[in-house]
Amino acid sequence: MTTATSIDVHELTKDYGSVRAVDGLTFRVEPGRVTGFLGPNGAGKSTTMRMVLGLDRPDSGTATVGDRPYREHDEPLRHVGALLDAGAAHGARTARDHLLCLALSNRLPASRVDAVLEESGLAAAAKRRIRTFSLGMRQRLGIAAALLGDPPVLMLDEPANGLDPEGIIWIRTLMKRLAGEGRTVLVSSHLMAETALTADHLVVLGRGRLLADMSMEAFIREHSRPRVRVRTTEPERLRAELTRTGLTVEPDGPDHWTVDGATPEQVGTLAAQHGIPVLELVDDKASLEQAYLRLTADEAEFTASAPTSAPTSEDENVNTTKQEV
Ligand SMILES: Nc1ncnc2c1ncn2[C@@H]1O[C@H](COP(=O)(O)OP(=O)(O)OP(=O)(O)O)[C@@H](O)[C@H]1O
Repeated sequence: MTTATSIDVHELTKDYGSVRAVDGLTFRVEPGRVTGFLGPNGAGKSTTMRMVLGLDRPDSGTATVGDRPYREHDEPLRHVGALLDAGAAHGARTARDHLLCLALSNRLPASRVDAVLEESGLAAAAKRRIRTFSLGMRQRLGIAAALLGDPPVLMLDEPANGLDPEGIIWIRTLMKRLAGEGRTVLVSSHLMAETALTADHLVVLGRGRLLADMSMEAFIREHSRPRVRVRTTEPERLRAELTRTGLTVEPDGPDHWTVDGATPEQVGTLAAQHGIPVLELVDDKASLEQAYLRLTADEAEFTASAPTSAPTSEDENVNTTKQEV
């Protein structure tokens, strides 16, 4: 059932010339949780968000916020706050003037401008021209604009882009708080470790199609193999027993084995049956990044020509540069 603040995408399709950017997409973003919007470059995330905001017209299907298309909301900033292209602000204006213009056109009080400048950490830079802003400051300004109408629905396209570590913690905390207040929060990101810390639910696209729409926990469980680390006083005997049951066992430090495709229950029970003392038994849960790469391995349109093995580094303090087309 559509709620007053859900985002509903139904059979949405969009072609750009011969490129099908979005292909029969159906999903709902529910209030009260942070929904991560994931997918390889060119998967259709931004196009979908633009269609939800009425900035692009679908070839077929519908995108609504609450019970109606975005354009049919009076004073839309009071309903939906969006960050799509942080570079879109007029460079000659000051941050405060930029927000004031937005506020006036949506009949919002000027007090909201000061509130969001404060919230986004830009109060001290309020009188500076936007053209002098760094990437991270522009990003903060874009987020401030999204918050201006105190909206029940937020759509943020790569909000952590360009933010410093303090900024990343700020946006993470902010999104959780907004969802905790019962708002609908849809956030696209390529930062898997950050998404793992922020999102409760995931919508994953590949080549314009829906690949997954499920809780974070279910996504990781469904798209990874179980793995267990075990330490014992009798490593050779345990390895022999595990191998006999068809499991793959790899050494992982002194007296440690990693057992692929096994649960702690399986390994613990087997060890007990053979009277092998277990000193440590750890459920080696897959990361979101591993699960995501597994699901999208065949869906990435743009991949490096000589890929190394799948990266598992969670070092994500990298600025991803978004190219608006
Ligand atoms: N204005 C446009 N004109 C032509 N093609 C477009 C336009 N906008 C998007 N596309 C194409 O549509 C497809 C989806 O692009 P989109 O920007 O929605 O993907 P995305 O998932 O947001 O990607 P990224 O993660 O790189 O931001 C891509 O093939 C892209 O080249």
